[in-house]
Amino acid sequence: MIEFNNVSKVYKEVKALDDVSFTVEPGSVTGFLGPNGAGKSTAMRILAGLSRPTSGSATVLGRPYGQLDRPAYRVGTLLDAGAQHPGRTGREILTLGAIVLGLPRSRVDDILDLVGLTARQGRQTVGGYSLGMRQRLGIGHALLGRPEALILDEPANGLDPHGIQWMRGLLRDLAGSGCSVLLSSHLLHEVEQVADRIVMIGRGRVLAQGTVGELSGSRGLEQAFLDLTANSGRSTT
Ligand SMILES: Nc1ncnc2c1ncn2[C@@H]1O[C@H](COP(=O)(O)OP(=O)(O)OP(=O)(O)O)[C@@H](O)[C@H]1O
Repeated sequence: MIEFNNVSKVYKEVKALDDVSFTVEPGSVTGFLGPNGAGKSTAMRILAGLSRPTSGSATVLGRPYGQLDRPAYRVGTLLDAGAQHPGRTGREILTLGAIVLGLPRSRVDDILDLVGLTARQGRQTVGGYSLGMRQRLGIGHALLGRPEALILDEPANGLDPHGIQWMRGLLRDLAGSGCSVLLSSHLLHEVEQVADRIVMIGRGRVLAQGTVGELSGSRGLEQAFLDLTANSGRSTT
């Protein structure tokens, strides 16, 4: 279970999150949608213990991330696929993660296989990876410890159609085994296909939440998004 309870986050001049509340049930995928600057990454960073809310609380598996026992086994995160060191190989990054978690090296091969990176790609440095390959590696890293909850910030960015189809199957399988999945994306068609529920935010506020069917109705998710967020873009000037 993932829970946001009245979470607000204020930076100096910006209210990035304003009284955000929603839950992600075990065994389900929730699509987290909103225009650029809506507050999605801020919310996910708070959930992953990388930033503190100004007020309210965000919990994963019943506790704030920072209070979980052995969190890397229980919560998988992919917040920035570009964050890995470009001079390390994919295999080295997964091996380091496996060592930290006390997992056998065989887990690295299993994960490379799971995310569709070949042995040769595993030996390449990440600096030479395409964005889609980095996403696959990042998803693999998040899955090393067989987590019960997954926090994925735009994991489908850069994936080709095969990759997107693969990720859809993977997330549905994980949800099928009881995982709570929170997924942000701008790929509305993709979210429509993979998510059970949608939370839509704009300018830090929850604009709507419900099942995909409830939000889309007959107009489809893209039109629902455009209607609901019509006045919710943040000024970039
Ligand atoms: N460290 C920070 N300091 C000041 N303002 C910040 C900081 N991080 C985010 N913000 C602001 O908070 C708001 C929400 O940003 P956030 O990155 O959470 O949006 P987002 O929904 O993830 O956007 P995108 O879809 O473009 O990734 C924006 O106005 C952003 O400028």
